[in-house]
Amino acid sequence: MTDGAVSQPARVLVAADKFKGSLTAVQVAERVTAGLRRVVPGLAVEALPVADGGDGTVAAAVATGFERREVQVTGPRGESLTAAYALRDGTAVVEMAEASGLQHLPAGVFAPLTATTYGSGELLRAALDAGARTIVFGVGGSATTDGGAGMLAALGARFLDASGRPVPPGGGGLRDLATADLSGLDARFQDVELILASDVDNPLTGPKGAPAVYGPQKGATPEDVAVLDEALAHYASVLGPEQADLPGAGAAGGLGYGALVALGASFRPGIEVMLDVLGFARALERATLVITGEGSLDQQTLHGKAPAGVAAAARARDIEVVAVCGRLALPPEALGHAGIRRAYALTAIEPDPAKCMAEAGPLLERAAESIAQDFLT
Ligand SMILES: Nc1ncnc2c1ncn2[C@@H]1O[C@H](COP(=O)(O)OP(=O)(O)OP(=O)(O)O)[C@@H](O)[C@H]1O
Ligand SMILES: O=C(O)[C@H](O)CO
Repeated sequence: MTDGAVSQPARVLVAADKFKGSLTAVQVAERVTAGLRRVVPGLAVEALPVADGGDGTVAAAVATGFERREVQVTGPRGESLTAAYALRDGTAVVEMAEASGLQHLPAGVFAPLTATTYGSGELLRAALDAGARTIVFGVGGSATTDGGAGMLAALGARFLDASGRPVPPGGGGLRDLATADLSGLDARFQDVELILASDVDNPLTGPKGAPAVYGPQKGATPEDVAVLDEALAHYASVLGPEQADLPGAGAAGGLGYGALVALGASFRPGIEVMLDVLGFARALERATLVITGEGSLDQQTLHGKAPAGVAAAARARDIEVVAVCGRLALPPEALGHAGIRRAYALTAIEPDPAKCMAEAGPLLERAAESIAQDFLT
């Protein structure tokens, strides 16, 4: 029965991230809405799929009314692929993972030393060509550790070895860097606001740097990590060592650094930027209950992930927040600190993890029915 009934008439805002591997953020919102309405027919529900700058960021922007634009770009291994960015009223949302994300590598295939961000630069150029005056550059979920050198090369920079030849693509190639010529960089960046919307605030190199922390998820062995760390430190000694310790420099394999040092970008936590871009504050004004969530509610969630950002913003306005997730790895106290009253995990309904992934949609509807019973009846 009711344990936290919200003031009537109830109006629910579903502002959840994707369940990576099973449901997009749009699907999460649809399933939650369906489950809620089975218990409370006609319930007012607003869907605002959210993202934190990592993969799914363009999809969230498009779901809130941005126009989806497609471009042919270079993938992390040099292949051609179709990537999208989002555009509305002179603001572009560009997601580096669309061009250079891990999802573009075949299962089990990695390219830790050679994967390039060239396609991310091509995406930025397409946004400029379309007339963007503000670019929200969502970074994270990358397959790359090249310090953004590929991106800068696509935008007109030249990275040469001692004999004047371009260095090979990828972070490994930066060991051979002798000269960086940024004079040909696209001049339009001087007049455009470029906001680095990052899911992490790591520095470029060192024990908390991009290679050490995120290299392994891109297939880097300990030896590769050492090579990449040295290569990126060398790259920064050529381009500008001061920016290497700025928050966000280590995002997306150091692409954050490239954007900060050469494109005049400013760093902001991804979820904060995205909540602004998506019009979250306005949607919140109309809500009496917020439902947030993501695939795995865990320690990472507390460090600036979408549900933590949503909950903080909603609690600041005294609005009750509950969460849905695939798996829950946080105790109730930690949820409470994050402003989340209760979390509903699919694994609490279906203990078999494989079934939980395969039947995520119907299970999420059942979780939402429980939320409706607990908070809306
Ligand atoms: N239907 C599901 N049932 C159970 N667990 C799920 C389900 N869907 C996703 N997960 C879990 O969530 C994990 C993905 O977590 P999540 O969606 O929070 O993304 P993430 O890896 O934290 O990345 P990001 O930073 O992009 O959000 C999966 O690896 C899996 O363990
Ligand atoms: O892409 C990456 O390296 C991680 O998502 C951190 O930004």
